[in-house]
Amino acid sequence: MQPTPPADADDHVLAAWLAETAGHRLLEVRQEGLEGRELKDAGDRAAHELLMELLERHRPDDAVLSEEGKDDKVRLERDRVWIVDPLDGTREFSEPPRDDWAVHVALWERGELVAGAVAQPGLGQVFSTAEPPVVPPSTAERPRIAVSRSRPPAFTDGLVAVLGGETVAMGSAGAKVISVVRDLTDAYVHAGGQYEWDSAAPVAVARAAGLFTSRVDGSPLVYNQDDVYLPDLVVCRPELSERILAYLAEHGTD
Ligand SMILES: Nc1ncnc2c1ncn2[C@@H]1O[C@H](COP(=O)(O)O)[C@@H](OP(=O)(O)O)[C@H]1O
Ligand SMILES: [Mg+2]
Repeated sequence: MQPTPPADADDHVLAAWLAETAGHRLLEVRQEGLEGRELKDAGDRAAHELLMELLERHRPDDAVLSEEGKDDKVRLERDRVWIVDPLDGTREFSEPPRDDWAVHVALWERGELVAGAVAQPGLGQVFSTAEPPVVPPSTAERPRIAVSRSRPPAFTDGLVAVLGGETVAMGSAGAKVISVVRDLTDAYVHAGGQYEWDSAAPVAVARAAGLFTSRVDGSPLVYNQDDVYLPDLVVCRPELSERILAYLAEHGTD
């Protein structure tokens, strides 16, 4: 772990370094002997404070939207906004040795996600737009759909039945998107609630890796909005998008 980013770090490399550095901090917090709510709170706080300090030092002119910070609406007037989830999958973080939790760091610039990194410290891996991951050909005969471990949406049962597939439950939006990148699953479909920080960095990485991303109605995922509630998404192998969106258009997600 480098104590400072590479001298010539561009936004992609900086995003990856920030996610990795916060991930190391979270692994330290996990060793402090805390449990349950205390461990969750300590992790959220430590990763948030570190990311805020490092962004202030390395990108002082940019705005930041963090799950754990106050939403400073000055971001709506800025060209560049970092959208971070210091600890996504807080529940799973508090259940060692689970590794389905992540650090999300994305950069939004003038309407688009332009860089992103998802660290999975429990795996010792960082997935980022600095070196976009290559998605291997699917090893599944039946499509595997990643769903929330703690609140799996009811509509996915019908979807997997139509696709002839199966659900794979795990924590963290980042870990689920990355499970598609890693060929552990073929799609992640979610509805019913989420915020911009839950999906911004994973979606940036997924797009760089050539995956399909959209809202469940097929419209684009849009970031740095006044209201940061962004309750649903589809991330999948491109060849599955038509069938998934057609099912959702016909049956909805209620
Ligand atoms: N219905 C809902 N409303 C608000 N946030 C939700 C949600 N369902 C999932 N999320 C958020 O999305 C992330 C992944 O959830 P899950 O593991 O259930 O798939 C979690 O982020 P955090 O861990 O950062 O809070 C969780 O809070
Ligand atoms: Mg989150």
